[in-house]
Amino acid sequence: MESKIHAPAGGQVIALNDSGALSVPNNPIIPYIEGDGIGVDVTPPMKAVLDAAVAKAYGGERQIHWMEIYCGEKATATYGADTWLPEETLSAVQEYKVAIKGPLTTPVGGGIRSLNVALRQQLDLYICLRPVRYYQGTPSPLKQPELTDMVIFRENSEDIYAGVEWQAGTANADKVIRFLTEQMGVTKIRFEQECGIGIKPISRAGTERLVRAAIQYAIDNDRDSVTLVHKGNIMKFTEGAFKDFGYELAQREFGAEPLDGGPWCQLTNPNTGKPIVIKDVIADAFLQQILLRPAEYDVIATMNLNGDYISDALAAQVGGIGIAPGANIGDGVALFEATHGTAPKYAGQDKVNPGSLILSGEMMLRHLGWLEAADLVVKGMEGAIAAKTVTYDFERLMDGATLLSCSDFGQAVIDNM
Ligand SMILES: NC(=O)C1=CN([C@@H]2O[C@H](COP(=O)(O)OP(=O)(O)OC[C@H]3O[C@@H](n4cnc5c(N)ncnc54)[C@H](OP(=O)(O)O)[C@@H]3O)[C@@H](O)[C@H]2O)C=CC1
Ligand SMILES: O=C(O)CCC(=O)C(=O)O
Ligand SMILES: [Mg+2]
Repeated sequence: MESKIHAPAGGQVIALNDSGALSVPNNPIIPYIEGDGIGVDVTPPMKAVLDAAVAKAYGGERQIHWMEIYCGEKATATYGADTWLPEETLSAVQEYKVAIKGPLTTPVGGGIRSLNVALRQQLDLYICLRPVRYYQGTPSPLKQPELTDMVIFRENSEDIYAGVEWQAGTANADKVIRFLTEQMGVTKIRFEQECGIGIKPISRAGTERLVRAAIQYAIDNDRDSVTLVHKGNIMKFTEGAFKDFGYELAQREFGAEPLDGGPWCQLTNPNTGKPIVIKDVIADAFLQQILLRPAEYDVIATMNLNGDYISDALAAQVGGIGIAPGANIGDGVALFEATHGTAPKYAGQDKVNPGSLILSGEMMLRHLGWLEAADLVVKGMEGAIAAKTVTYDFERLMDGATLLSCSDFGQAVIDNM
């Protein structure tokens, strides 16, 4: 197949040094996927804000060289009707090591399976990292939204989310059901006919690499606790095993000691000498407590589906998914992405909040080690929100706010840097 990706002249590939850390040139090539739906709205302001922040921070010494790669509807328009995720898109993310994407459509029920999940699985981006913090002035349903300050580590490769499932009424679904009832002694499938079946894989290896990253993040960023969120009282060998694997890892690799006989345990941060508590909470109780006692939670480690629900619930506490950023991270490769979807009813209207993708870009700048530029993006966001110059999602909840379009909000962020 003819290549549709054109590496920009003057840009360089990010390398990995001997210790596996990124070696970032002043002119890195960053691949981006525009995204479906509102991708066309939020991607240009994200690029403009990052370019402005880098220019201001480094006076022209550093510059991102953007390179478009394709996935979703734009891939079908570029490569042909059935090509949703071209092989060269996967290779580009792998080769260039740091990339960013807009949202991609997943039809409910039939049709293509999630391209977002496919990207995470095929590139083994096993951490979905979603920090949740409050920006002063953001409209929130909470009385004290500033108490919500959490960092979600969502396992990205396993769980019921991995897509191992069979449709009701198919020969394969019947075959799995017959195996379960005839060979495994299962008597708990209430309706064996016309029954869809899904499988929930949760492994020790998959849990350990996620929880290890969460604890290391807590150490590196001086956080107080890591909470394992699960429904292990019901799903004992999957969600319950996640909890057990997590505690075991904390004790074995980080020297955590049981508190009051366990299962909670505590380790000492080698950088600060301060304690970090490793604890767990059952998922339904957690969803109540993040509203009632958010200050008790800090770093969160959880499985794929719980992490999906928790991301949007926590985002709502601090302004909504319009400003909730995220990243999919593997060993040596990272793909930054907004938490929200394609919001098709707003597509192409220059209306929605580009804050989620802009702040995903801010995470990307930090990942590159370009901290001064990242700080400018935060300053610009804080300034635009404090001045009440905001998009429709905030404006409808704020008194005396000025309604801006998506692109004008991007400009407001730049003006406030
Ligand atoms: N990572 C990804 O690429 C993701 C993709 N998706 C996919 O996106 C499609 C649509 O999913 P859906 O469930 O509707 O979820 P969406 O996140 O696309 O939209 C739900 C609602 O959230 C609000 N919203 C979303 N984005 C913004 C924004 N940038 N600014 C302001 N408000 C925003 C809007 O609320 P309101 O109506 O109140 O204005 C919108 O109607 C599906 O195909 C889904 O699979 C979903 C999630 C993540
Ligand atoms: O892939 C999708 O369509 C949805 C993904 C999603 O909601 C998420 O990762 O938060
Ligand atoms: Mg989601």
